[in-house]
Amino acid sequence: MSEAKVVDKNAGGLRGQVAGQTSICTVGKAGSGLTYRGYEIEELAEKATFEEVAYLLLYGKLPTQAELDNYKQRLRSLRALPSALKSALELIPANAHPMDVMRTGCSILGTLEPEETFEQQHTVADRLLATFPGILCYWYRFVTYGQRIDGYTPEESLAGHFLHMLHDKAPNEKHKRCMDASLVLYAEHEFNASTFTARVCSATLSDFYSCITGAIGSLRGPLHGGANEAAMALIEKFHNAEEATTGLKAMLERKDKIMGFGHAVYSKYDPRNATIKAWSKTLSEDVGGQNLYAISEAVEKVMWDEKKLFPNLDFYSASAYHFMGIPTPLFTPIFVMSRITGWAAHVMEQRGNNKLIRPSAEYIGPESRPYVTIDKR
Ligand SMILES: CC(=O)SCCNC(=O)CCNC(=O)[C@H](O)C(C)(C)COP(=O)(O)OP(=O)(O)OC[C@H]1O[C@@H](n2cnc3c(N)ncnc32)[C@H](O)[C@@H]1OP(=O)(O)O
Ligand SMILES: O=C([O-])CC(=O)C(=O)O
Repeated sequence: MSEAKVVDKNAGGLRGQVAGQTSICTVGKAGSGLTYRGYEIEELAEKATFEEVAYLLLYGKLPTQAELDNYKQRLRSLRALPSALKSALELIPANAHPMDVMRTGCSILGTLEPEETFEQQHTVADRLLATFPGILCYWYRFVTYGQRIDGYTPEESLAGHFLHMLHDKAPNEKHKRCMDASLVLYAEHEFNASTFTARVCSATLSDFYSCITGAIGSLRGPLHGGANEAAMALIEKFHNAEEATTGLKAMLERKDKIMGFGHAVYSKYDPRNATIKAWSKTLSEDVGGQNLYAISEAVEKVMWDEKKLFPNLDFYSASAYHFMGIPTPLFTPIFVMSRITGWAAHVMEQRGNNKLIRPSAEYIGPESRPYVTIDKR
């Protein structure tokens, strides 16, 4: 079972310190690993769809069948991008990082459809959830193939809609189910760096888009969401499992950080890993990717044997996405498409019982001293 690490409060990074209250999620609580509004992640990943989980996070309860049908219909009706947003996306260079596209797309939508009052917060959250796949795919297909996609697909689920737009063809059932499970796993994780960013911004009573734009910026880094992309680059460095074992040991000797391993809260394992690892294995067999999967397992073994570090959600998400033919730079934006639900729930929770977040710093600079005029320096 996961349990919280014993932490030195002076070690930095606010590890283990309670920075607020939430009723959305528990992470690393002894005996229950990860729960969204009280439901275990393993059960949600197996039995719930992403739209159900989005509803759970945003509206506080699991939907009835009628509520879910309405919600899915509503999200479908919100998919189309405004033409001004499409024009702006066309101006973003082909060599821009796709996370910058997500950040910019979110920000531009905020200028076109601003949140005038907090009463619109659910509308804005649903709109961002419905449009993020289109924002990414519109830009990607424009800069890669010179195509202007209309963003319409007959796919009911957000997972299917994304894969269909990306590859310009109906995805197979397995890929839709894997993507759906991945979106469920990534949806929410308490006070992680990006969510905390969103809450700090929300606590100033700023608008919804600013909170989400800031969160995307925090997610982009390789110590957080960017690790799935970095993990893929690592796996692809090796030709086979033996080479991975030797190469990893050398990297650890050099004290390199291995992206996709370790966690700020979990100390023994990431409860989301088993689900995505199983998907990665299944998909590897479908596309003849067993060698790449074996390399991943070799990396995992060395990390555990040498450092007692375990794969976090990002590690096997990388190969699972790869086996679905998704280009590596698009990995972290998929995290955005999912985590928008958790971020939005936290922005709303913060607004519901707000206090400006403003901690203090321990001063370690020079003692008080007289000002020296410029001619005397
Ligand atoms: C979905 C997500 O966002 S999950 C997180 C994704 N991020 C990554 O995968 C990036 C790689 N991992 C890491 O950098 C870290 O494990 C973090 C940032 C996730 C958590 O870090 P923390 O709990 O703060 O641990 P910290 O960074 O202090 O590391 C503790 C020790 O373990 C080592 N360590 C931790 N993670 C790793 C790693 N991935 N590779 C190599 N060594 C590691 C550190 O070097 C440190 O060693 P030391 O005590 O000899 O200096
Ligand atoms: O909780 C964290 O620090 C990082 C993480 O796993 C997530 O955001 O999913």
